[in-house]
Amino acid sequence: MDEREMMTYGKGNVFAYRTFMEPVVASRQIPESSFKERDNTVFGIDVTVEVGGKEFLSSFTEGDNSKVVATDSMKNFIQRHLATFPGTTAEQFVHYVAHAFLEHYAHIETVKMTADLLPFEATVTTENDEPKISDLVYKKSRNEKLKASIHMERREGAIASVQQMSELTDLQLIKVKDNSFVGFIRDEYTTLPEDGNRPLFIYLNIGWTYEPGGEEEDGFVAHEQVKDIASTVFHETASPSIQSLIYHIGLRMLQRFPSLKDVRFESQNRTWDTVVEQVPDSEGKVYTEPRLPYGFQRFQVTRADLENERQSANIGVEESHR
Ligand SMILES: O=c1[nH]c(=O)c2[nH]c(=O)[nH]c2[nH]1
Repeated sequence: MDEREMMTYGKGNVFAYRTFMEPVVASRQIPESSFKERDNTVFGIDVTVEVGGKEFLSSFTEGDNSKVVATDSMKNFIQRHLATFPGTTAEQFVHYVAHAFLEHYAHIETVKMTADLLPFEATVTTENDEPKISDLVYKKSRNEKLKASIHMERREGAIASVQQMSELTDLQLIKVKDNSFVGFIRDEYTTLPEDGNRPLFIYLNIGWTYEPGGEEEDGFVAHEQVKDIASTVFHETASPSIQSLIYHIGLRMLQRFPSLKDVRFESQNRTWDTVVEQVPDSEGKVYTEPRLPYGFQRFQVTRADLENERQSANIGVEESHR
């Protein structure tokens, strides 16, 4: 048995676009989001595939290419499978193609596949002198990224899903007031003043995994709904810290979507530095980009957290107000 931990190869930046796919429809309506469907007139993805298996050892150690699927062929495999893909989401696509890889190449043992969705947003045109949404022209979004990834393996002859994750990354949110950061340790290293009302600019990566089978049909969580939950909870919460804020975003996601198993956060504090404290006749201030370094948090929120909160009645109280 080979002891090494790393032996894979693959292809990155496999771009594929398909036009006129069926839309992604929200599995449920939630109070935080007006999201109903994602128009898939242009479905664009940037895929990374990484395959592994002991049969590949000789390609590294002996220059034997007899078992090598050229990464160029992997690219073709992914792109051509977009034509036959029967689903609508990036989550379904990575599952479909990773499974097909393992079916087609019997010596491949593991496949990791990630798809970054390239969102194309609505634009406006005119009909009878009135503005209306175009069904022909779309704007490629430069904002947050929508991702889906899967890790599949061959196990005793069957193809099994080992790990699956959806992600919304590079979400950048500013709340202009009503955030505090006080009560932290004050010692000989502390120079940061307490702040009872700071603006808070955060970068967020939010990842979520489903309970087994949860992503199917009625359990699917659209990235747009996650984005809207994040901004809603930020708006509603007078946050004492980013740590507390992301915990509450995670709780809300688990509360709204029973299909989710857990939620993972990577946050960064990118709060602007103040340049002018007092703008005349205004509560506004002038800020500039913060100086490095930046602070970050990484935290996973689980169903057990939601259960604890329910038992201490916090969530129950919240729910009765909705
Ligand atoms: O929300 C915050 N959490 C921290 O842990 C921290 N540390 C810091 O200097 N500023 C902040 N802000």
